[in-house]
Amino acid sequence: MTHQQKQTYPKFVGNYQLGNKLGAGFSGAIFRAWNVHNQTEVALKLQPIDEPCPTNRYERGFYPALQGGKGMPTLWASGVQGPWDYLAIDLLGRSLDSLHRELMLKQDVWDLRSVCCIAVQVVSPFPPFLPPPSFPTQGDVEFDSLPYSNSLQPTPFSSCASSDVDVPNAAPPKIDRLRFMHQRGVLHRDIQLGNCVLGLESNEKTIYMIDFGFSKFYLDQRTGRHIPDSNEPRDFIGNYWFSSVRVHCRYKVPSRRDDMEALALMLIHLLTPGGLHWTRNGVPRTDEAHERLMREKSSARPEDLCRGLPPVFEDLLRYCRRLDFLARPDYEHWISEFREVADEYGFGDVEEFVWPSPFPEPTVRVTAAPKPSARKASGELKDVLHGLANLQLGTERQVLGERHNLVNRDSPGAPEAVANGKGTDKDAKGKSKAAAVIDLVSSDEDENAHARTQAQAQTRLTKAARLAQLAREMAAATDNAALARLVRAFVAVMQENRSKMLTKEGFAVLDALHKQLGDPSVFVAPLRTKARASGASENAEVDTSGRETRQGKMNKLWRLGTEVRMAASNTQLAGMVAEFGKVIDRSSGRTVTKDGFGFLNALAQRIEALS
Ligand SMILES: Nc1ncnc2c1ncn2[C@@H]1O[C@H](COP(=O)(O)OP(=O)(O)OP(=O)(O)O)[C@@H](O)[C@H]1O
Repeated sequence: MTHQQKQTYPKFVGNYQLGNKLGAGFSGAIFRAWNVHNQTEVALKLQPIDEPCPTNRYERGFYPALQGGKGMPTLWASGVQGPWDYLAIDLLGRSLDSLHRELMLKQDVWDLRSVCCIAVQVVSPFPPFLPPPSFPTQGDVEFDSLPYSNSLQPTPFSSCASSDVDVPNAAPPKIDRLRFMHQRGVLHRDIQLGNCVLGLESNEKTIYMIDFGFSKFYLDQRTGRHIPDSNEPRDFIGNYWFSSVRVHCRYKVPSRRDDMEALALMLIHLLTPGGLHWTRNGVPRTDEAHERLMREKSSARPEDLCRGLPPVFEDLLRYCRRLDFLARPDYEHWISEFREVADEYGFGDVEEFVWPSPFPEPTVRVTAAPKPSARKASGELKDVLHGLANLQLGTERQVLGERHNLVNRDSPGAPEAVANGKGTDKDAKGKSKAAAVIDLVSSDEDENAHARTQAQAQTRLTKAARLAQLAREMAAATDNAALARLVRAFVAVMQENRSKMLTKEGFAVLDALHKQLGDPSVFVAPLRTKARASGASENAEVDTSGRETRQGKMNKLWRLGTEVRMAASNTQLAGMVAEFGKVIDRSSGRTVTKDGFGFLNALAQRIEALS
């Protein structure tokens, strides 16, 4: 905000009487207001006309293109009166930023259901309601109406200069967000928690996008052509936390891929204790601080940012960074990925944003390396951590010949640049870097936050420690009867836990079993590899990113469950364990499903029968 502290705001603007202030932004303030004729409540965005950054004026230009999409606020009136430029838009509820700040007083990350829901709603799953246009497009640009055409929109807004025009709203058809905006030729360019706002009353489960002050038409309004890329450095427009590395740190021209990357970073932020590490020192106040922030942001590797999360987050981030400037993001694919993760974790339908969450417990969190202070953990916790860090899966007959293969995103020694600080976005102070030891607890420097998360870490540790123990016993087993018993114990541990995700400790159990069934005397490559995409072409049931499709996973697990009953030797069973491990590794969420448990139970029976 610039002038607002000095401003005295009017009591009436246009047809509206101003109420309390709802918020203030970069260059304006926003008030609850009532239409004096019909008492309809709106949010009134007010800005002095001489504001050097006249975002209201810019924003007004985008509303006509965005009217009618669910999750897009209706513009009821706009104009200039005296020294004020105003926009009257739908009155909305709390922003995700406000929910985030409140939630962080209680826990260190969001629950996975809510995050999947934000992903699904903000990316937008459904096609818009207007038919596709028949005017020229370039390449794979997709839009469904003239992006700038007011006349095609069922909008209550008429681009009046100074008089209000209030027209009844058309029923919003379907959920629309980024996809909708992009189809209308608009880039948001300022995706952040504060710009995702919940609706009120009957719309309380809908996330709205607000604040189009930084938006831009990326399609030429006359020809429908995509704006050109450029190598000329340009001023950065966006926000420090989530704007894409390309736009923020390399000064590139934003396109659709950058809105998607900002969304990906925002989602990862919600699942990271203390938030993305470059957000922890607050808004940079000096050029030096900004440079440092950019360095941290651009050097952060997706695998480090997403360690411990279902792979869809890392995949989405990588995908956005690989997309061409002109490319249309595959919104549908990512929607289905997030739906699938939600499904695999047992959340069911995530179309509606329910708050408070029906599954409030944090299900997953980024598991960064602990810093020295975090290593002051209680003796017991420390012992377990060290035990796991030094996990020896059979010292004489080493099961994992190349254990560093398993490091990748989960294990010791990987990230050299995980900066750990405290606090959330704007109130953080300290920051330090630490070498990775093992990623089982949050790296939050704040002891209180650590204590808060310890109970949750214990839950995970219980599963991790039990699986690690099983892997050791598996490596030491000397006959099939013992192996069968251990497979059943493995199933029990996995089923007891709410998260059915196969963690690195789970893969260690499979590795040990694979080794024992195959040939206990020779090296067997670990089942879990980082290069999941390498198997992509060998099977039509994996998608373009190398991920098992849901159907593919089901088919393979079902087939394995059938074939395992007919296996004639331990070697054949070893092959099936390897295949099982690969299917799980390549699936979204890496969860063991009902069919997976079916296979494991049948495997235990068969191992026993072959003894
Ligand atoms: N339609 C609305 N209904 C209720 N509150 C709103 C509405 N729009 C905005 N707000 C509140 O006002 C705050 C500022 O709004 P907005 O982001 O649109 O303003 P801005 O001046 O463009 O801000 P910024 O500097 O963040 O870009 C929001 O974070 C939100 O809390």
